[in-house]
Amino acid sequence: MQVQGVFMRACAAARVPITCISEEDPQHLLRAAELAGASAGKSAPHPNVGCVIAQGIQVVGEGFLYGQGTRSAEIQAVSRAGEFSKGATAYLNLEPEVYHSQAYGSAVHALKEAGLARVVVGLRHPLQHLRGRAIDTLRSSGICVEVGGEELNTEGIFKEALRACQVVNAPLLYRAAYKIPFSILKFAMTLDGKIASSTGHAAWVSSELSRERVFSTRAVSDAVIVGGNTVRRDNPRLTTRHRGHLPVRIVMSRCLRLPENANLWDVSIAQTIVMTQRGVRKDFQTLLASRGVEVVEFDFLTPRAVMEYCYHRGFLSVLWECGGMLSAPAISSGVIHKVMAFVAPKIIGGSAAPSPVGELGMVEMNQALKLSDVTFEQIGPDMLISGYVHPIPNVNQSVSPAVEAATSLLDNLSSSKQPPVISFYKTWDPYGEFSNFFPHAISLSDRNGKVLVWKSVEQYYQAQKFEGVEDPLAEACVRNIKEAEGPEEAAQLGRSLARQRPDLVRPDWESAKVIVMEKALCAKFSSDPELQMLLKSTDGAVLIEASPHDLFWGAGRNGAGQNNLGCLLMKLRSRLLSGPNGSASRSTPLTASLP
Ligand SMILES: NC(=O)C1=CN([C@@H]2O[C@H](COP(=O)(O)OP(=O)(O)OC[C@H]3O[C@@H](n4cnc5c(N)ncnc54)[C@H](OP(=O)(O)O)[C@@H]3O)[C@@H](O)[C@H]2O)C=CC1
Ligand SMILES: Nc1c(N[C@@H]2O[C@H](COP(=O)(O)O)[C@@H](O)[C@H]2O)[nH]c(=O)[nH]c1=O
Repeated sequence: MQVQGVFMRACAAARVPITCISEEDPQHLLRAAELAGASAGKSAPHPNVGCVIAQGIQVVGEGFLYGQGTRSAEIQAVSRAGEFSKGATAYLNLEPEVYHSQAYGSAVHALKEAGLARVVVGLRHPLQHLRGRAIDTLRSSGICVEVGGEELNTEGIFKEALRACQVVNAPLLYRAAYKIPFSILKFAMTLDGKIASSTGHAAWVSSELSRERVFSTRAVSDAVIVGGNTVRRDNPRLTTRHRGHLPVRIVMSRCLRLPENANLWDVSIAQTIVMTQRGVRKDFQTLLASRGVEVVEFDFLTPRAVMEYCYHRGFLSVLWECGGMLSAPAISSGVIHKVMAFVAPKIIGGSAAPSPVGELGMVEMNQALKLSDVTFEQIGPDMLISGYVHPIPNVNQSVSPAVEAATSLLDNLSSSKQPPVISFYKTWDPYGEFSNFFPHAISLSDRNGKVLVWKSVEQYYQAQKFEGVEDPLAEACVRNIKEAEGPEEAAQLGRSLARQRPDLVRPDWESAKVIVMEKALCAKFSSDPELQMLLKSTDGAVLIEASPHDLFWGAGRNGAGQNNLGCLLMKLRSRLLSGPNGSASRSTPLTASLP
């Protein structure tokens, strides 16, 4: 094993391709990408990650990332494989991150300790500060690491598997390259190219099975967009009809002549944002706001302006479910990356019946947009034709200046820190430890003095919304949030329960929430000397939670938010720094002085 390690290191240093490739490699890598797909919609905007551990053809362990801040795919796969990891190969669709989770450990450490002989990586990490770090660490510990586009030839037997690795994280790669979310235009049309009858009736063009597929596509999207006519004509719900992730519903309307009562104004099911022209129908804007619908005004309401806004709000992927009048400017302004066309074997006719794409100004057939990587799939009686309008950016070709530019753009997403400002948001970014989603367990006493362990600050915070309310349902809310798999699920549960059952939220929540957060942060930083050191090392810098949509805890878009999380962390930092000798130790009684 040691000799093998020396040999592998020498090969890696000399960049000598190591001929470990076996016939089953592409199959296992494909499976890792398939597993990663199970993360979609659950971990966003975290990359989707899957891991397979195999001894030859035999799979001995598998895992996928359940949500940001939960046990990594690699740790799950290694623990499932147990002793069978020794001498085995791990297949990863994406290079792991190098950070260490106090609750679960580090993916790279788990891979190193498992006694693996090889690691096959489909895609290098697209974030510049993480790119190559795990690969180098694994190689320097003697493990043979083969990477897509480098040791693994993209045109050979790995072509399909490497493609799958790209596709499963396409939203992240597009977002990086184009600075807008990945957008899919989806429509259902008859064989004669109509999306509705000449009266505008469209329920339904496609079959029930096809519509099921649409629901699951919504469930892995951050937002679904329609235009004003579609709201007026269809009164859509734009939900997933399933449990799980619900996208934000966006309506683009310039005139804002929308119905006073519409399914989309019921925000107890999912959030709705109406995007409109500045100053239009202020009375109607007030009515929407009173129903809990967010209204965002634009100087010029265009598909590109809306996508740039969604980018800054942190969205990774958007599903356009509009008609042809809106899809045409969306396509011509370059914001649509992929098309999903459901074709039903029906003919409706009608020269006035709408078609999926309006005027694009093209006059000759050779001007037509040609889709790439087209796939055809029969769904019930319909045919689903999908293809890309712009090819998926390839971050594996690290030598390409365009790709370097793309990856540094991606880094700028969340790590654009100009000293003395330190921005943090996602757990995998620099200073991600400051995020409430960081998987660091905290211990706090409940009302009866019983010490409870919470998996993260977020889990504790969300549960406190329902704490002390004498109702079995509120108690169940606390329990369910505590038992949630990870911070994302806890946040989703806490927010939706509070929206659906405001009567179960403790009456003093608005005034208590800052104290609750402060208590949780004290518990987090007092229990770990490394976290304390990290916080103290930021002395002199302004800490900002760069959440684009949280105007209370975060800085919001354009820094208009209150940044209360950043403020509490800075307050805690001052207390730590003013401790004995300016260095609070593990025993510093941080919580004792709390209100
Ligand atoms: N089969 C299918 O897949 C689908 C069918 N349909 C059907 O299509 C018909 C509606 O189609 P269509 O009117 O094209 O769709 P949309 O309502 O989806 O889009 C048009 C509307 O978008 C709004 N809009 C905002 N900004 C712009 C902009 N920059 N450029 C253009 N429009 C903008 C306007 O709303 P406002 O007027 O409020 O200002 C405009 O009327 C209905 O009959 C519906 O049933 C719709 C979706 C999918
Ligand atoms: N008519 C039509 C579609 N229309 C789209 O679906 C929306 C309705 O969504 P919901 O209210 O959630 O069922 C509608 O407003 C429009 O955007 N979609 C399809 O897959 N097939 C169809 O035949």
